[in-house]
Amino acid sequence: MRARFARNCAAQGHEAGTMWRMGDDSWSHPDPLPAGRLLRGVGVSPGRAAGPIARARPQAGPPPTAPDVAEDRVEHEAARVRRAARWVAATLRADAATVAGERRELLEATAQMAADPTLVTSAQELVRTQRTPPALAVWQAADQVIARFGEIGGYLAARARDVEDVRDRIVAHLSGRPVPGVPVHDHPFVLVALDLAPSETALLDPAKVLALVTAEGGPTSHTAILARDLGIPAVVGLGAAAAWDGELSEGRMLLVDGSAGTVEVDPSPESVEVAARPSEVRAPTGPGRTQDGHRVELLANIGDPSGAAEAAQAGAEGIGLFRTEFCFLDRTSEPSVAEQAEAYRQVLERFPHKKVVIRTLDAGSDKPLPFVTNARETNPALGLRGLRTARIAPQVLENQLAAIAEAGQGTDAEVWVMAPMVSTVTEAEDFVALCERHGLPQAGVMIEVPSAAMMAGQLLSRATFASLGTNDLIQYTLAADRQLGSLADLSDPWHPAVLRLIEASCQGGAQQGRPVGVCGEMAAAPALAVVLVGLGVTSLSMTPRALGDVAAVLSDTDFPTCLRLARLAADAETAEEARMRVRSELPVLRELGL
Ligand SMILES: C=C(OP(=O)(O)O)C(=O)O
Ligand SMILES: [Mg+2]
Repeated sequence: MRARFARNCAAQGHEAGTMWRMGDDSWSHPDPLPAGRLLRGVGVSPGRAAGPIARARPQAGPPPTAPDVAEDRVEHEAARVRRAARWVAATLRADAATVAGERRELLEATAQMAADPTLVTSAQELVRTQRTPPALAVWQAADQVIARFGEIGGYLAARARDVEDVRDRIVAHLSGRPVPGVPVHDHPFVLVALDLAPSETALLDPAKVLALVTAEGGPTSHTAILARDLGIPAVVGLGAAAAWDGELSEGRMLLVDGSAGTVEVDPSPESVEVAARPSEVRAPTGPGRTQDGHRVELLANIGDPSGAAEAAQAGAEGIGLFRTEFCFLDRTSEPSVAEQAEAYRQVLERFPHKKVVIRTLDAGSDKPLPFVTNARETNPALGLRGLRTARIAPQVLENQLAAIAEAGQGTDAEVWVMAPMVSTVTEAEDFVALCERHGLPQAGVMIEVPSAAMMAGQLLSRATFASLGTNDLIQYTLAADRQLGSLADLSDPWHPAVLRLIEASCQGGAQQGRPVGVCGEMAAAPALAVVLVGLGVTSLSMTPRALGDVAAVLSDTDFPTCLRLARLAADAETAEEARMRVRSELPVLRELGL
């Protein structure tokens, strides 16, 4: 088996191509696949890789009902609970030994929790006194332990997630079900999942995970964004990935093309070899500008301090979006001001005399931060997320601004701060005033909802800059959940309604003489970058890997062409028409293989 892995596992880095291309056969494939069969999903992170499938197991929920334990079986079942917990602890320790970094620490901490007698003793008690079936006893005992930890608070409350993880593993073992979560292997693999949480994606090890394929998720889902940041080729919205024992089953060879949005089952050795050929990431050659010298800042998006070095190396002129919540996704209690300041300082120090835009925590929706958000909201994308969390946790925002101000002292970077999900003038005004109180004069707003786009002029009479969060702007304009694979075709950045809202935002910026950038994923698509510049956008912020391609296309296109193509696209009736109109006028895309 290992020899086969060694022969077949192949990965390569970036290869540019058209993304957001929706396939025609993504949703159901009832028949077993013939070898070499090609399936289409949505390519969200470029590059090709081939390897054996390892499936992430979904959470199974409470155990199925079972009869009460017979009196003469009580001790036997109680002993099974202890054995299952020991097995889980040993498996976690063994898994931890095969990985490194944060993932190792996480697995070791969970192993310790599994070895702790608290949960087992409570579950055994239920088996003995209530004759509760063992799996259910573990489930109920975990609820009690979590409630007790919550009452005690502090460190123990923060470990509720570990208890849940251990609970799920023990219950799975007792019920003969697969253990949930991302699998751990000592060989590289292609990860296939229904979907992944952002916190799971952030912990993927690019040395092990050759590529990622999910049934759910759209092109602007945070899973997609994180895969791109990690340089892991990814295809989302591939319906065939949903079935556990279906076409994409454990161990089968898969070739993933994240640029084309395709996966090939049982690819030929020749295709695997082609996938293994390395390809270059194009690097920008200086500040961004069009062919005739119209200046467009090219900035990088990062999710944690370690991304700053890569961004600087890739030639970013600064940071256009630091998603600070990505630093704290697995945290159940608020990081201290000192800890936050240290994280922000690491980024600022990498960019002396350059702009670094730090976004305040965008907690909520698919990025829950338990110390801020309420996991039980019924409609979280329309709920308390982004700046709105200051309504329930104002001190968290105060603390973060204090940490940013502290980090800024002693560095030469230009510190810019912006708030996510601003939807009213009052919110903008309050945020700017708060930043001023913390000594942060560059205070901006993200334009992510149509109300902000339509009121951009008024917002920018308060804020000093705006950054278009087009991932959310698309979601809220088309009313299409960015997480939902089945609506991925609606999440189209070429939609003229989206382009017209961007145009309105830029007009608001121009009225006030304020810069308006884009930091959503569409800034990374070279043809769209041309359109955005023509619509009036002054900076583009993207994954560092995309900087070279965007710079190359802009430097080949003059500003009047940007203006003309922007008009053509915004005046189109459909996304497809806009895309076709623009692409057919940019031969450079074909020349550069984009
Ligand atoms: C940049 C954005 O923010 P996020 O993707 O983190 O929601 C956006 O919505 O475009
Ligand atoms: Mg957003």
